[in-house]
Amino acid sequence: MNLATDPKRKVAAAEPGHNHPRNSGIAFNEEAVLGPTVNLSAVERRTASLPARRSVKKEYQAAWLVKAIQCIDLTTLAGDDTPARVHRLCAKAKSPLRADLVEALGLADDAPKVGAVCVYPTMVKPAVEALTGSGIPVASVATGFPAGLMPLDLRLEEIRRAVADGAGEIDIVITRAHVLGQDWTALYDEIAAMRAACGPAHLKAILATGDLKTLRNVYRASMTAMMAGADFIKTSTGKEDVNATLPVSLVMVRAIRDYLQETGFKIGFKPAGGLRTAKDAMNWQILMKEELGREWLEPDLFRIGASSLLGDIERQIEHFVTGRYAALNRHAMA
Ligand SMILES: O=C[C@H](O)COP(=O)(O)O
Repeated sequence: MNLATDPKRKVAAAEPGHNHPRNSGIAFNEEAVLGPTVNLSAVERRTASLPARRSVKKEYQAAWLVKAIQCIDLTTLAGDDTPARVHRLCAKAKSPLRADLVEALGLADDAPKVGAVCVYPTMVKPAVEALTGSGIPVASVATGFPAGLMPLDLRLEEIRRAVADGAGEIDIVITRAHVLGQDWTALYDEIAAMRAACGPAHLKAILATGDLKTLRNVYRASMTAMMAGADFIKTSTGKEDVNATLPVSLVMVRAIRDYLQETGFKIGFKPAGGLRTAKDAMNWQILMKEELGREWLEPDLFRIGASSLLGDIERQIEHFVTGRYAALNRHAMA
């Protein structure tokens, strides 16, 4: 089987800001979805070896952490979100590191900013307002986030509204029932319709892996989402009982590797939910580098969805610069 020869596949040129052509999707291919098996103990062994085997030290660590900041989708997805909160978050997105730390790292001419700001659809407009001119895209969750249990026409309309309001990226949720019922063509059709509704906005497919029961389902859902045209696959909404884990992430990045090998398309990966420490960020960066290579350390192919990771990264960078940790009351709460 070679999906690269699929007659329905259309090859596009790279978009501005991206080094690779956008995934156009391919026709549903059952063999590629159902074929591979996943060996749980091999997955667990591989992921257990990742954090222990590599330790990135000192100036390299600071460089990796700056890179992690550039890949954060700085997120607020709470019932009490307000435009004022979103404006504050956007200010942090534009200047995620304190000016003295930026200066000390020698980055004043090219200060880091985050990968995107991720919000609910009604918060897209305030986010777009606050980020105008910054080059930081607004990502909107949509399609009845987090459960996705709304009629499809309303979910598609929600995407179109968020894009019309200025969202450059749409984080969709899938219908978990399609996965649990092994209805892969229904899942493919749903995501393909969502991709069409996104138009130029990039689609990130949240698989909600904590709901999918098995790693085999995670692989199958990943492959189906990519075939349907997802630009990114993302682990979790942050609202499941279990969110991003390294084993689930390994299965998803192996699916990305398989899809690349068969089609030539590079798909991004976004772990999200429960990532709070600099060490978490680096564990996922090591996973990306070892499994997919350096290109997957850049924000066009890697994002970390997090509402409260930045504080610890800033703290570790401050430790690198000053040799000590600041008191917790000196740190921002986001
Ligand atoms: O997509 C991002 C997640 O909702 C963030 O989850 P978190 O609040 O656990 O960091």
